[in-house]
Amino acid sequence: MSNLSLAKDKIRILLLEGVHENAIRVFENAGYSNIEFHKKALDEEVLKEKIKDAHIVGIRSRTQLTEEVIEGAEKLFSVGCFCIGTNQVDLRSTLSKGVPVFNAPYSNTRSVAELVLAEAIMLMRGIPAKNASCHEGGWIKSAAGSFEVRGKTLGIVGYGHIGSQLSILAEALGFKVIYFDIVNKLPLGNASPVETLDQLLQMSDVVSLHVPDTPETRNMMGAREFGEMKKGAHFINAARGTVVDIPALADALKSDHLAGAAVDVFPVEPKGADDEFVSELRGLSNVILTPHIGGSTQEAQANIGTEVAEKLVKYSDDGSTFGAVNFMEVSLPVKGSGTRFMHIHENKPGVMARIAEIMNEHGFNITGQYLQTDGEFGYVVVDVDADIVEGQGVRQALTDIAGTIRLRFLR
Ligand SMILES: NC(=O)C1=CN([C@@H]2O[C@H](COP(=O)(O)OP(=O)(O)OC[C@H]3O[C@@H](n4cnc5c(N)ncnc54)[C@H](O)[C@@H]3O)[C@@H](O)[C@H]2O)C=CC1
Ligand SMILES: O=C(O)C(=O)COP(=O)(O)O
Repeated sequence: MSNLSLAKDKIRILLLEGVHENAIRVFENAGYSNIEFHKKALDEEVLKEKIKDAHIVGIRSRTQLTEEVIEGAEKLFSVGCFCIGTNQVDLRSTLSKGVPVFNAPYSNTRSVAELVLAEAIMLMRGIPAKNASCHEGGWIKSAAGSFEVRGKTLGIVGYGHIGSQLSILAEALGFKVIYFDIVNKLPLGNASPVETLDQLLQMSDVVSLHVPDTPETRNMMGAREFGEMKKGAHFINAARGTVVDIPALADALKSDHLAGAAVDVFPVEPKGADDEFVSELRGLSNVILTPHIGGSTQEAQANIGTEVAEKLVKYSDDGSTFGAVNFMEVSLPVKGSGTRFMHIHENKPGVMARIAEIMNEHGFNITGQYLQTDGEFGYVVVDVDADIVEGQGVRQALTDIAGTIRLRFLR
């Protein structure tokens, strides 16, 4: 009689947006061979079709896993965001379907911080316009509007992994660093927190955003906020496009209130190289435009490929949800002999008692039980000393427990 876990070659893995080949290596080394790889994001209709059969999906920031897409993903049991941001995934729908979502919270932070620092220098020296002019045969050899960054004030909005790393690097170059965060954050080096966003805007020569996309950060930089910035200051956004009102930024630049800007992320971004990039910022000579490449370095992508794939493998093999962004976190020992199963359920009284009862009825001894609940949902991983196989009615009995969302037998 066969084991109840799904064989590894039957576990279908859909990897999109050209995630690094390290991810494929990690899956293959762990025995997973059923991998479909796409270099680009898929159109929504194609995505809906492909995701129907997928157990594991790996994406980057482009693919939108909306409630509707998740709804049709009947077999999906985990999602890997091969990036930091997880705003592209409906975290609530995935949780309620029992699908943990993993990301790589650190692997590309350095890449973003380095790019922002370089842009700060380029903007303070007026390089975008000078570069463009040279390409046209011009020669703007002038110090007008060009400044060292030494002694200038960099205002960092969002002092998390990227913001705080930027703070250290910028200070080493001579920037005076101030920051604003809604959470109390330990100032690194000589950086100082300020009380309000407005204070930061009024004090900074360069403002750089490093906040996530949340309802509170949407359009947090609009006409009023740009008006609060010093005349001649510079603005950088490598966080999320939704945080900035782009027409208001374009106005602040065209009116010469701001001296320059560098923007890596946009409210609407092209799907790929064949799709035209449309923005009010195009053609402004004092603006550096980059195609959402803050985290796109060889080092970052290779690390992310490994990190996220390892989390997905650990979850698939052992049930570990450590590092999940939307889900009850359970860190587990590697499964030993016997059977391990996971049961994701609505957090109602009686579920755990019923699981114990079913094991008892079959004469199985529970050797390990790892439970986490979040008020609304519960996640338990159970180890028993016996090999649970087909024909014993265990799967059906566990599935029949009221409130069961998902049941999976691990290897
Ligand atoms: N351009 C690119 O390629 C990349 C962009 N990103 C973006 O950068 C963002 C930041 O990344 P991390 O620093 O790793 O995130 P993080 O979560 O470590 O830090 C975000 C910080 O923002 C703060 N924050 C949240 N809401 C705020 C508000 N309304 N006002 C002020 N502060 C607020 C948080 O308290 C936290 O300290 C990501 O969420 C992602 O959207 C990340 C990597 C690459
Ligand atoms: O890590 C993030 O949040 C990013 O924005 C990078 O996204 P990407 O993997 O380059 O699509």
